[in-house]
Amino acid sequence: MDLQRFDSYQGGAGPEFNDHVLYKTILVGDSGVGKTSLLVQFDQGKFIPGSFSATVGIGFTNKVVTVDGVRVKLQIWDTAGQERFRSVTHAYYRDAQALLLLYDITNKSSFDNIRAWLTEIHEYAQRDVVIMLLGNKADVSSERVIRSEDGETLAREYGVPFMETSAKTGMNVELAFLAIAKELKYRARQQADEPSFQIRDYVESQKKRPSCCSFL
Ligand SMILES: Nc1nc2c(ncn2[C@@H]2O[C@H](COP(=O)(O)OP(=O)(O)OP(=O)(O)O)[C@@H](O)[C@H]2O)c(=O)[nH]1
Repeated sequence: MDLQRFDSYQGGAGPEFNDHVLYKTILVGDSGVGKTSLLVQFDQGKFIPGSFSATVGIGFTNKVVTVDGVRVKLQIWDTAGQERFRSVTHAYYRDAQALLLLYDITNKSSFDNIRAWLTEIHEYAQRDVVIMLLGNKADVSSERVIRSEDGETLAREYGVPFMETSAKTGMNVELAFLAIAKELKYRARQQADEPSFQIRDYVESQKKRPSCCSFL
């Protein structure tokens, strides 16, 4: 999707925000899984249907969220899923505190590639990066090829939280970003000996499941 189309989309760096804590989050996953759409849904509360136009390069959106009464600024980097941009996006991994890794529930190869993505993440990202696995396009139940349980099993294997999302209906989109913001805020606090926050438990208790179930 062409990032330049969105008003709030800003290029370049610029994380100088004095009044808020700022956390960098990066969206990764195969081309076409819905990274840009997820970000647009979160940022603008809308879904732009139509023909798919792949992201070229990388760019970011800033979004302020309130976590337990505290304003937190998420700087969300949207990457191009296409292989030819991979070396560009690697450079951004190391600055990210959180990473949303997407696959498309209607596309088996996007799910099969998750292990390769995780290998890359472990190679290039910070060791303590917060990772969340998202099975997107949960609204397209008629074309589902990846069961929700398969996503859950994979996420459990890697010890990361998981949920299915829909950039089209907005299902779990806000929750995904808020859970990340909450985890990062609590981690920062933890250094001051505050109680820890269990992101997986939080996600499990809050997430919505698709209402239809004609899976496989
Ligand atoms: N039905 C449905 N379609 C979606 C959803 N998310 C994205 N799409 C569609 O899937 C196509 C690809 O979406 P993008 O958001 O451009 O995918 P991307 O992951 O950013 O792709 P790259 O920029 O190439 O990495 C578009 O036609 C979107 O409209 C969703 O949750 N449900």
